[in-house]
Amino acid sequence: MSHYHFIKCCCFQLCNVFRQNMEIDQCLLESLPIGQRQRLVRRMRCDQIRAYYEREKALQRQQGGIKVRAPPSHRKKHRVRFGLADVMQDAIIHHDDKEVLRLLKEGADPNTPISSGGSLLHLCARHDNVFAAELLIERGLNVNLQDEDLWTALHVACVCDHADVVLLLLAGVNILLQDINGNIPLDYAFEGTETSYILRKYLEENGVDVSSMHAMKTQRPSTMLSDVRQLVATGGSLNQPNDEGVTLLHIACASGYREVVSVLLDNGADPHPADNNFWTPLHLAAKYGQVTDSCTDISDNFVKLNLSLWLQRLKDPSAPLPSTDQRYDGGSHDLNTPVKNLNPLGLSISKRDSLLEKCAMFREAGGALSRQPSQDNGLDGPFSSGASKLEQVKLMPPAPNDDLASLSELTDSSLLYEMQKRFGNDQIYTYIGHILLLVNPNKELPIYSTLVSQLYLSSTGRLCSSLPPHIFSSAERAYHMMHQERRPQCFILSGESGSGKTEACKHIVRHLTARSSPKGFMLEPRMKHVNCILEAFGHAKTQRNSNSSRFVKLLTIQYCEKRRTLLRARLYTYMLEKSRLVHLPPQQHNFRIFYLMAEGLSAEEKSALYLNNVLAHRYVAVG
Ligand SMILES: Nc1ncnc2c1ncn2[C@@H]1O[C@H](COP(=O)(O)OP(=O)(O)OP(=O)(O)O)[C@@H](O)[C@H]1O
Repeated sequence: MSHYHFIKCCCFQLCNVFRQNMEIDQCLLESLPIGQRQRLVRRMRCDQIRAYYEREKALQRQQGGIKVRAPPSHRKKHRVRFGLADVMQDAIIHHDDKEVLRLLKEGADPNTPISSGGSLLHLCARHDNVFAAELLIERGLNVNLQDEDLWTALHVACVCDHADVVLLLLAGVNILLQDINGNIPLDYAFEGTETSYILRKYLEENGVDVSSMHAMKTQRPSTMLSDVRQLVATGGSLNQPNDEGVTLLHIACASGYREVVSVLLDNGADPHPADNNFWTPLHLAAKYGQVTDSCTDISDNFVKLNLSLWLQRLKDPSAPLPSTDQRYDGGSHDLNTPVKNLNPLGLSISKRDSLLEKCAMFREAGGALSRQPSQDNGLDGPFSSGASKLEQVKLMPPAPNDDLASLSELTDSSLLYEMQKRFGNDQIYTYIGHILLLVNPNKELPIYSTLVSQLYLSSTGRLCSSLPPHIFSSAERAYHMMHQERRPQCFILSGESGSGKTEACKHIVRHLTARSSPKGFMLEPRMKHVNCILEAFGHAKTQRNSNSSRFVKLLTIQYCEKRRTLLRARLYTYMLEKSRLVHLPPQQHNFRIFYLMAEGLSAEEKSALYLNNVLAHRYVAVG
C-alpha cells in the first residue's frame, strides 16, 4: 500500500473510531503527518465542544431550564486607544503632517510633555520636523521650554545639525539659554556645519562676541578654584549646603572641576552627604563625569576615580592618596563640551541614542576621516591607506522614514509623499524591509567616496542603525549572506530605462571589490576602463538615457570556500539588443562603439577599415 493510501486509511479509521467514542489511539495519531494530525485534532475538539453543549442543554432541560450561555460567536474586539498626545508624538516622529494637523484640530494639547523628556518641540527638533514645529509654535508652544537637562529645542536641533529647525526656532528662542552643563546651543553645533554658521552669524548680528563668551566660560573653573582657595584661607565651611542640600563638592563634581574637587577634599570637605534628591557628590561625578568606552577623554573619569580613592581612604587611612598624576593638572578641561565628550549618563535615553547616532555619523571631520574599519569589530582594514585622504562626505542622518515598511500608514499616496520628501532632502535611498529603493538624483552626490564605503563596512552584516540607507549597505549585506549561506548571491536591479540600475551596479561592484581585497580601491581606475569597453559594445543613446544599456544584466557574487572570501563578482549579460545594429528606433543612436571609433580612430586606421566617413553610414546616423 502506498504511503498516501496508508494515511488515507488511517484517517478514515480514525474518524470512525472518533465518531464512535471520541477515543483515539495515540500511536496512530502520531503516525500521521503534522497537517493531517492538526486537522483531525481540531475536528475532535469541535466535536467535543459540541457534545459538551448538547449534554449541558439536556441537563438543564431536566433541571427545569436555566439557560446556558452559548459560546460567544463574535468575541468583542478590544481596541487599544492611545491618548492624543501619544499619537501626536508618533505623527511627529513619522513626519505625518496631515495627522499632526488633524490631532491639533481635535484638541491635542501642544504643551503636553513627551515621554522621553522635553516638549513636542524638542521632538520636532530631534526628528527634523519643521512643519510640525511651525504648527506648534503657531499654537503658542513656548520655544524656550527646557527639558530635565535644561536643553531647549534649539540645543537638540544643534546637536542633530537640523539647520531648518534652527532657522525656525531663531525667530523666538533665547539663544543664550544654558543647559545643565552650562552649554548654550552653539556649543553643540559642530564646527563647519550649517547650524554652527547660522548661530554664529545670528550671535554676531546681535552684537554677541562669541570668542569672548567662550573665554568667559573657560574661566569658570579657575574662578571657582580661587573662590574655594579663598574660603579655605579664611577658614570658611566647605560643607555648608544650600537649600537644596547641594554643597561645593556637589557642584565641583557635577561640573567636572577636578582641581576644585582636589582642593575641597584635601581640606576636609565631606564627600558623603547627599543633596535633597539623594545624590552624593560621587553619584553626580558618575552621572556627569563618567565616559563611555567610545569616548577617549579619559580625564573625565578623573573626578570619579579621585573620589573613590578618597572614600576608600576615609574608611582606611592607610590607603594610598590619589597620586599626583591622577590629580587635575589645571585648566585643560574643556568646558565647551563637544558632543562626543558629552556624558551619556547625564542624558535621557532618547537623547543619548540620538547623540550616539550623531557621534557615529557625524564625528568631527577629523574623527570621521580617521575612523578605521577595525572599529567595527575588527575588520582587517583594506582601506587604511585610502581613508587618510580628506574626502567630502555628506550623509543624511538616519530618519524614521528610512524604512517605508515601518510607516504606520502604507498607501500609495503616503509612500509617494515620503519618497518625494526624502528625494527633496537628497535622501535617494530608502529601505522597504530588505529591498532598497533608489530615486535617480541625476546629479553628483558626495555619498560614494571611499570613506563612505568604509563607513558601511560591517563585520557582522547587520545594518548599522546610525547610517542611512545606501547601496553600499545592500552590497555589504549580500557579502555577508554569501558568507553565511556559502552560496552565490544575486542582485536584482529593476526599473525603467534611466532609473539608475547601471550606476547602482557599478557602486555595488566598487564596494565589493574594495571589500574583498586590501588593494580593492586601487582597482578602481582599471574597473573604469573595463566598464568603458563593456559599455561601448552594449550601451547606446536613447531618448530616456544617454548611456542606456541595451541588454539584461545579472550581477552575482560567488563565495570561495577555501579562502572563505569573495571569489568573484560576475556581470552576466543576456539578450543584447542585436536588432539595433541594423535598425534604429526613432531619435536613437546605435551602440556607442561606432561613435567612439568615429571620434577616436586616426585617419589611417579609418582608411584601413574602409571607414573614412563612419557617420555617413545609415546604421549610425541618428534614427
Ligand atoms: N546614483 C546616482 N547618482 C547620480 N546620478 C545618477 C545615479 N544613478 C544614475 N544617475 C544618472 O542617471 C543616468 C542614467 O542612469 P543609468 O544608466 O544607471 O540608468 P539605467 O537604469 O541603467 O538605464 P538603462 O536601463 O537605460 O540602462 C546616469 O548616466 C547618471 O547620469
